[in-house]
Amino acid sequence: MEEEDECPELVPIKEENVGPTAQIPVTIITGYLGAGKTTLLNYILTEQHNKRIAVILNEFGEGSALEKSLAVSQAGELYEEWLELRNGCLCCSVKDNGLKAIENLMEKKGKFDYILLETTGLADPGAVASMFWVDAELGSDVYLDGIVTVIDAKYGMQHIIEEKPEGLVNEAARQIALADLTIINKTDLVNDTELGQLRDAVRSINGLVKILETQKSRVDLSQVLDLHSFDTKDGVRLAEKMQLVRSNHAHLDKTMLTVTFEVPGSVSEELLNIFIQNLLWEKSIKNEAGLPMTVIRLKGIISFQQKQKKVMLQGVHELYELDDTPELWADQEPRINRVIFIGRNLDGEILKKEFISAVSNNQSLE
Ligand SMILES: Nc1nc2c(ncn2[C@@H]2O[C@H](COP(=O)(O)OP(=O)(O)OP(=O)(O)O)[C@@H](O)[C@H]2O)c(=O)[nH]1
Ligand SMILES: [Zn+2]
Repeated sequence: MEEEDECPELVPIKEENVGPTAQIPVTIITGYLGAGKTTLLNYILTEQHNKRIAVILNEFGEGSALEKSLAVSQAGELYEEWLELRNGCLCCSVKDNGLKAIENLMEKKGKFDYILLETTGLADPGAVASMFWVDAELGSDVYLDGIVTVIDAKYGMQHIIEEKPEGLVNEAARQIALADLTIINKTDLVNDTELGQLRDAVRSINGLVKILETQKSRVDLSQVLDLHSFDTKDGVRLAEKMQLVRSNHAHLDKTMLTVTFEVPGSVSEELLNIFIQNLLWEKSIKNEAGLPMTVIRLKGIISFQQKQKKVMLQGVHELYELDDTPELWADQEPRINRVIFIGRNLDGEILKKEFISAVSNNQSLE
């Protein structure tokens, strides 16, 4: 696995004004090899629900050919067809063919209400997420609802702390870092102490993520589907959740973790964009050891100068967007920027200082 994904283009996303009602949610289901992703999909497909769900499985077949299975669950029936995909960069193959596959499927079977996409255990869900988040052609039909990471209760810890050779990413940790929801599965195989340790490890990587615990991936569907993790509708809840998040400090340079800060005042939109681009694209913000901070997930609520609405900041890898939420800053409400960064080589104190010096134009922040 290469550390850098070459596919995503470095452009901020401008969201078209399309009503979410018309769009089909996509939930990305990721997790390390054997964690219980397929078990989860099967469970969702067979559970009672009123949705017509399309499932896309991304698996490596024999040899290097990538195969994709498509199934539509409708009234208990399971349609399935296989699509052969070309070889090549996983992210590009999945991108081109994944979208085409969905279009084909919709043409053949008509529209459905929900798409579940299982990535291979070693895939970078960030690349897959980016394609749904960004795609202009399908943008009016599909939106990214959330990233769900299934974790093996017994072997998850081992995967998270595994040391990777220089330049390689720990995929298990990255999948947790990117997640909106984690499901710790196979709890039958561990005791309470082990489970608690794993929960703490997950929490220290991703301070925002919701954690469920299951056996055989049996979850309450309402906790998994329709999360709206990337919508501005989530803005109010996000602001509340962020207040509970605490910064972590790395034990090792490579540790994936969450840092957060609050900065009172209102910032310049232009300067904030430059700050984010320096951080995400130029990677010019470094920690004490001189290593570039690598952010793979970013969330925030921002107060812009001369703007009444609260603005939501979202980022996945190099992609980010700034969108107005429906919420206004109330007259008496103190204006505070709250940002959460998840990634590697992060230092919350340094990031905060860099943020303040970057976004305050000649006036003070207040
Ligand atoms: N003991 C136990 N086994 C489980 C549980 N959930 C799933 N399994 C088993 O774990 C194995 C892997 O489950 P899958 O759902 O195929 O895992 P996956 O993440 O889709 O695996 P890959 O696609 O190969 O990465 C299967 O044999 C499951 O029956 C659980 O809660 N407890
Ligand atoms: Zn599977």
